[in-house]
Amino acid sequence: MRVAFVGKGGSGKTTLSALFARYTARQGGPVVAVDADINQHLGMVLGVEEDGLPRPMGSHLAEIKEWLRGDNPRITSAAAMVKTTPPGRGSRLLNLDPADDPVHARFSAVTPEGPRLMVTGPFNEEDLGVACYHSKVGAVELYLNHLVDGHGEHVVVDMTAGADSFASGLFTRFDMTFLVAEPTRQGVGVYRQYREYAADYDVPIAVVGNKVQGPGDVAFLREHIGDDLLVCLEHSAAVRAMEQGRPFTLEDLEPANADALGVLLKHVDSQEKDWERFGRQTVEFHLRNARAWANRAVGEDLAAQVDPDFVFGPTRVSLQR
Ligand SMILES: Nc1ncnc2c1ncn2[C@@H]1O[C@H](COP(=O)(O)OP(=O)(O)OP(=O)(O)O)[C@@H](O)[C@H]1O
Repeated sequence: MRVAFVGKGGSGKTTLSALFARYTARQGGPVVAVDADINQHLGMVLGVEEDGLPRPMGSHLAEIKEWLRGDNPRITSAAAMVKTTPPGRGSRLLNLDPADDPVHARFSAVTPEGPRLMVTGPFNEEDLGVACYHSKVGAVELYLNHLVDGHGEHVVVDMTAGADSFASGLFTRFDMTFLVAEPTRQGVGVYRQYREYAADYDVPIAVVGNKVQGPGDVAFLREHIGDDLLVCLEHSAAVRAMEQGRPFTLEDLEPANADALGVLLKHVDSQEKDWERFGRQTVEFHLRNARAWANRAVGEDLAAQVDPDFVFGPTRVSLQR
């Protein structure tokens, strides 16, 4: 399953992405945590030192593309397969086994409590123009387009704050998006904004209250968010101590907060994966590529004369578990 954490700047997206990834890894099954936030702190909260960070995907887009475009689709995972026969050059698919594909092997690092970490890499001043921001986050989108996540496998993406996170197609790529909201007017304001986008694109969301300090805060969130409020995490002394540089493992987390992470995981895993939608997105992605290859190979004029059903009709995608 693919899970994103979004929300207002400073609401706790990075902290909750890291805690959720650690908690999920502890239950078994592979977990990849992806830092797609302009403020690249996910590695730190996962306990990775600066020199242990993986190679940044955002500045190696060409290398990732090159590998994904490989000529012979080679799908080796027995657990999760999509078979597709796009005409022209092949298009490789990824699974979460780093032994199986160079993208995970080259662009992820193991973190102390189990999740593998992938990062877009730091955003410089000149990156923050819209085009550059998207070219870095585009590496993550490309990765998710090619990834087939199997049963019991999780990808957790720490998204950037505010509207930038809905400005690329990336936000439509998740089975569940958790919107992190502090019990403040601004926090619930971002929820209202995101709810509109999510409804337009049929994106499943649930709200996670964060840093709540008592029943009044929970009541405030419930009043403004209603049934979309899934669970709340309390303001955490353990998280604060971690921020101050103390060693931290999940055992240090307050039991109520650990229980809340359990609620999140249960919610994710209870979502029947929308295979039809996932399959449709995968087919559309490969057809788009196939059209681009056809245009390049024979020229747009000639390619436009061909009945797409004739060319693409035989493409069959079967999703097997
Ligand atoms: N439940 C919590 N209890 C205590 N402190 C918290 C909690 N959640 C987050 N924090 C603290 O709030 C601050 C902001 O958290 P975090 O960096 O995770 O937010 P963010 O939404 O990812 O921010 P940004 O938009 O800058 O990426 C951090 O100092 C973090 O330690």
